[in-house]
Amino acid sequence: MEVKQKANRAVPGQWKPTRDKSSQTDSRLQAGHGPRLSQVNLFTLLSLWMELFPQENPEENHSSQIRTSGLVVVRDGKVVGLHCSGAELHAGQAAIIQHGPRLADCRLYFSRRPCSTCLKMIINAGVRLISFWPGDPEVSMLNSSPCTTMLGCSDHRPPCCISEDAALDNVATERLKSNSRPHICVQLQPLEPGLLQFVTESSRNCDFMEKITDDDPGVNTDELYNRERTQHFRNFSSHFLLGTPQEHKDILTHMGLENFCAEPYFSTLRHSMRELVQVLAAVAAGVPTLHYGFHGEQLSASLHQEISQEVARHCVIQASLLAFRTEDPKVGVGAVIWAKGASAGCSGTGSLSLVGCGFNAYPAGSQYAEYPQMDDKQEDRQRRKYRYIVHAEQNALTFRTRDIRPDEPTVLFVTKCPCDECVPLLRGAGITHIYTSDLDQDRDKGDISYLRFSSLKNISKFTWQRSPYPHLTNGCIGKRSRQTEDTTNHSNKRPRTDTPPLSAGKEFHDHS
Ligand SMILES: Nc1ccn([C@@H]2O[C@H](COP(=O)(O)OP(=O)(O)OP(=O)(O)O)[C@@H](O)[C@H]2O)c(=O)n1
Repeated sequence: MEVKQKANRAVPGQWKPTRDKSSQTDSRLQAGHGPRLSQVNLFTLLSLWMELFPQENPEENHSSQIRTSGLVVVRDGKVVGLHCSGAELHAGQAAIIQHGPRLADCRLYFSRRPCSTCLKMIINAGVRLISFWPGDPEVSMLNSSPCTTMLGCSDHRPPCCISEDAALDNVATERLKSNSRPHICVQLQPLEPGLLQFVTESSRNCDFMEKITDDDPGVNTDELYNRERTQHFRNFSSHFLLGTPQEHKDILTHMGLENFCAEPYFSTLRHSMRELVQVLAAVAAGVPTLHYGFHGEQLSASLHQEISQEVARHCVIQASLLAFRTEDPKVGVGAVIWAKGASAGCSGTGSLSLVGCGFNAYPAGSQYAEYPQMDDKQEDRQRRKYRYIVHAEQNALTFRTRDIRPDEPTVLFVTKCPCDECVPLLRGAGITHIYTSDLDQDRDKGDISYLRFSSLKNISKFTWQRSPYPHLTNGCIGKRSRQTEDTTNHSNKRPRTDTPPLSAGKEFHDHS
């Protein structure tokens, strides 16, 4: 489903399913394979997740009226930028600083409608498309003190008095949207049937969860997972969903999106938003905040102290989201590479800037059905997939957005242990740190093996382990996050069959 704004306005009846253009192969997955996230939904989810990037000093960020936002920059179907608001810069400004004229022809996915200050620069850069999540905008209408001028307010909606700044920003944004260069719209697509269930079950059985079961078979991981997912859903809903339908309609109307409020479009819109937030909660729950974290052999390794457990976990969940675009019929793997350097210092990611990201897939340009898809259980080795699938790390390196510099620590977050084919590539590329699962470590499956990782010497490795510091909250040393969660506590492999069905209606708070 894509809601587009023709001449800056949404028109009822434009809710129509759009064909998802694959980033790797030219055709959709065939019947019998797991459902996957559409490109648009992946970018939207990554933008929401970027909004929640852990902040060192969240209280420094902005006035109360400016809400932090996340941004994904996409060029030719590939993610080339992941940004969020920081103490000084909004996400849009951070993107302008990092990409400059390279933003031309890019597609931008925002977790909130950007403010006019960002919008004018982004339009000026010549971007092709600006999509935003249709909730409270960056200049918040929720945190506003009551309107003094009533500018932009319609008299029949007294509860939605917005501040003068928000009203002025709305007017400016509306005017800026008349610029003919970018297509400014709300892009949301309905989830493929069964995708939410698939994501939930795959995340519940991912390598990080399996490791916990392996360590202590007595732990009820289903219960742990469900508790985390419920907590996340509650937390994410308060960020991204608007409490009541009327409140949502009021805000959309103030944003000039009154046509979104007509039924049945409005209910469909809210349903799609809610489902995407559920997907985010399901994926995040697969890397629980229990007494586990990413730990190295030498706990004093300097970067370990600089990358908090929260940031590591956040980046691994990013990789987990990417894994749901896999083209492997059985297991999805995602990888994200960040560099740590002075260049990104002014944005909300601290000193991290994106190098590249990817998931395992057949070579770009392939027709999906033209290559073998079987795994090592297939006796005929010619029919096995391994010689054809490009690994998540390989895609992240190939489609990287910038060079890896020898003077900058460069950190790979990957949802499955790097295999023997990838280890020399990672070393050769200059990766200095790896955060991953060691579940497959030392396994040899013939066509794919994981023997080199354990003897890899010149790269610092941090694997998902029970925390050696269980007394520290989340195993995290002195960092605070925007996500204040009180939880007690991917491979996105095809799930076990004994997984209980989702009881979403019971567990999730219905905001619609
Ligand atoms: N670091 C890694 C490791 C693996 N892969 C990808 O993960 C898949 C592995 O497939 P398979 O061997 O079937 O998965 P396993 O989880 O090892 O299966 P099982 O545990 O059932 O043996 C392949 O697409 C491979 O390209 C990847 O992208 N990056």
